[in-house]
Amino acid sequence: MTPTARLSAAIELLDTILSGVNAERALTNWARGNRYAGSKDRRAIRDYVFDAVRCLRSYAWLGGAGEATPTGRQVIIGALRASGVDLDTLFTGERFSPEPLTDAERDGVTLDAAGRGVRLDTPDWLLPKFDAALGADADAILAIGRERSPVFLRVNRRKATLGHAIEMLAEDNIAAQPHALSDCALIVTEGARMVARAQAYLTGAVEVQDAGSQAVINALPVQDGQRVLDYCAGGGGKALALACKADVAVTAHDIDPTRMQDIAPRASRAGVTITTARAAQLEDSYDLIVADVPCSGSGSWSRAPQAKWALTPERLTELTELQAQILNEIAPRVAKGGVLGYITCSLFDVENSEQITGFVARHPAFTVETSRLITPIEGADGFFVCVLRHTG
Ligand SMILES: C[S@@+](CC[C@H](N)C(=O)[O-])C[C@H]1O[C@@H](n2cnc3c(N)ncnc32)[C@H](O)[C@@H]1O
Repeated sequence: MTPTARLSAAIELLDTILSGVNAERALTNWARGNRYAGSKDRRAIRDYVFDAVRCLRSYAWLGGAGEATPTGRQVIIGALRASGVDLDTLFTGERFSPEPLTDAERDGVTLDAAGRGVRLDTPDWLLPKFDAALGADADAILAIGRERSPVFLRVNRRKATLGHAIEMLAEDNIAAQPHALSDCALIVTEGARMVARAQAYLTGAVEVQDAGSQAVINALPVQDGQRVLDYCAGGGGKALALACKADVAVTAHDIDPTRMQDIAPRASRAGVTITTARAAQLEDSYDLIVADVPCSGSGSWSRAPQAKWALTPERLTELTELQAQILNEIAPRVAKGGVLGYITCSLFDVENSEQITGFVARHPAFTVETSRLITPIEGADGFFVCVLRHTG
């Protein structure tokens, strides 16, 4: 595909996404219907689309849509204008290229008159929540959310040292270096797209996991011999990190067991055992219960940018109610002297500190041992982790 044909494809895809279709699904359907597109084309189009969704408000503004719902064409015009490209060289109207610019589209819009939410690509109603949680760092953190996230790996200490993992990755032309957020974390600096085919990955020496996600596991008091329950296990990212960290018996549970289908192959690659269980099969008590609860995801919106535009006040309330309900469900299963680890990938107080205040008021047998908010300023996704000890 020519560069301008890729632009036309991105415009078409953004129109589909702006009509409410999930971005991943739209990209998959598009690839199925356009088999002539090679892997480089698909990657370039994917980058256009995700960059545009991340910066939707500012690109829409720069594309001339103002505060109105934009078209895909306006968003791509805004994206190219933001990067300083000469638009007339791309919007030529030649075969497969977007139509030439109209006079109105050529009118150079800037962000000078745009509000803070437009400039920071954030819904206005969420700005006070970010300000309350992040204070003076709010704008810098929201600006990071406009950028692509790096790929991180967790070195599986059962299979490799950090140095050995770096060497193995280098043999497959992947460059990686240690990251300060976790002593097992590597940030991939070159060749990220080849990780899934690399020997280091296929042999379980490394697993893909955000460095912030690794740091929250490091904040938990994991010790050999513990019975550990990962109550909201999903694909098992945290469960795997727990099982690789110490000789613990990890049980994974999720309200939707189909979400756990990758856990067995991932655990086998990592050389660890994780038992999956339905609610009725759970033990009465565990030494450590991890609740990586469903949340707004506001700490990881640069990775999943559509979510920031989809969140509504009503949905946020539903999520906080569900978080409280999950905490209530698991509290009775924490052994006396044991720990409940509450985790979100949200930056909002209402899902983090306020959730903990409410929980401790309802369950006075628990005391807060530590709590930490990791923000994207530390170089990875934002997470909150709170260690609650059952001292009852
Ligand atoms: C943030 S995701 C978990 C991510 C996972 N821990 C990881 O590290 O890969 C939250 C998970 O909670 C599950 N969930 C939602 N409501 C639940 C409930 N009431 N009880 C248990 N799990 C629930 C969802 O299906 C989802 O997989």
